[in-house]
Amino acid sequence: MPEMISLEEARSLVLSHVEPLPTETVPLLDVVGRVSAYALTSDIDISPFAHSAMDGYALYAADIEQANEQNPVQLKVIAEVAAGDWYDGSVEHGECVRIMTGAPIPEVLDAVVKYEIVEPVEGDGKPGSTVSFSAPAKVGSNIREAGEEAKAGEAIVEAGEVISCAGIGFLAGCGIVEVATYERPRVAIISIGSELVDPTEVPTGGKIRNSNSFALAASVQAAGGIPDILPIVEDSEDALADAVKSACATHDFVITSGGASNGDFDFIKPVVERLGELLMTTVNMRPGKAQTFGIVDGKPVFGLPGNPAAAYVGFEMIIRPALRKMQGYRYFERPRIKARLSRDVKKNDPRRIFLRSTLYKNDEGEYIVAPARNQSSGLFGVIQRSNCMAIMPEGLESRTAGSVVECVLLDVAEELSL
Ligand SMILES: Nc1nc2c(c(=O)[nH]1)N[C@H]1C(S)=C(S)[C@@H](COP(=O)(O)OP(=O)(O)OC[C@H]3O[C@@H](n4cnc5c(N)ncnc54)[C@H](O)[C@@H]3O)O[C@H]1N2
Ligand code: MOO
Repeated sequence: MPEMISLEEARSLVLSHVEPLPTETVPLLDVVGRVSAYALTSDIDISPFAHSAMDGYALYAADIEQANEQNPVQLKVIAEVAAGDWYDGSVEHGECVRIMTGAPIPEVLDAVVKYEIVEPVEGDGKPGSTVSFSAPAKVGSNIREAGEEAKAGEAIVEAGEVISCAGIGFLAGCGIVEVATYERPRVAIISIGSELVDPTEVPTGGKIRNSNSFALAASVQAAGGIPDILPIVEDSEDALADAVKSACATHDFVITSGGASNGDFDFIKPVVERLGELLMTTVNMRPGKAQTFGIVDGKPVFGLPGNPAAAYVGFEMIIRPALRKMQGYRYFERPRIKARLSRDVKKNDPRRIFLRSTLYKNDEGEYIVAPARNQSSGLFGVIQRSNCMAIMPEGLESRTAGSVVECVLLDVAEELSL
């Protein structure tokens, strides 16, 4: 096993050890944002019948072919058809049918003219009236054809497609009320450290609150998984081994944080080695060099570093893609944008550095990225106030203000509008 590997190697290694989970069938609303495991078909044509796109008059386009301002054409209104009605009477040339948006087009007619450009000559425009047209209409105008959106029996969604909110409506229209998708991974989260206490406690005497478990649980949830925060484990190799082993029996993925480095009380590496197969220990990135990965009892176990920002970035860049693969997603990259640095950035660590930063547009509409002043890997607050991570590639080349760098967009709310 090489000592230090690249982020790409780490990600491929972890992805090669996870597969999509078994499928489960869930009610329609529960599949939003998730992957359809199979192709889906509609039971009927959508829409099932040709219908009007406007409130107006359905007619034979040929009847008003010669109509113009000087020589308007008058037609007799013989019926009215509303959405939900079905008109199956006959219509002669010289006649038209008053029709509402969404109402089925009487079969023989081939155009609809909207109210606004039709003048009543006799009556109020309802059946029995005569109305006048002063322009021709194209065959098919304002008619939505049957089966325009979907044909009965044809695939409307491919296997592997992610269902959006609009997709939920599309499926509902096709009579699909439940969908087979991949199970959400159940993810155990174990924070390691004798210094840690629960957030409900006020820490004293060298203790700190366990914040990583909560950030990681939120990140698991945002990635579509089901987080399970397990009890804090003290810095003891045996206690950690017991916790990891039992988590592997009940979860699809196990994440630990802390104890990943080479200190006297850092036990995740020896524990994975003892219980299973240790596949990775160090990744060429900052924050988050100490990233442990291995397989225990057939389950992926990932040991994140204890420093909050290091745990967060390790999760974002390596674990999140794995959790997505387990749910059948095919794309794992967060969107990236190129932006100009707002200030000089000195590079005195050869690792690839992810600078927690704020991306914005200047008055000229160019993207500018402002790296936070404090890049300590002990801080969550800086990430709370960031909307991206600017990437400084491997090596020692410093960058000056104005140089272009690539930025990974984080899960940004509209408030941090780009
Ligand atoms: N001699 C060296 N020491 C360290 C190195 C190194 O290369 N040589 N690397 C440093 C870096 S960088 C990191 S990152 C950490 C990673 O080490 P660990 O994974 O063993 O992290 P811990 O020592 O357990 O904790 C580090 C830091 O984070 C706090 N922490 C831990 N867990 C939590 C939690 N659940 N919630 C909030 N904060 C947590 C912990 O108290 C420490 O302050 O190693 C460096 N050392
Ligand atoms: O691995 Mo550390 O992340 O640079 O704090």
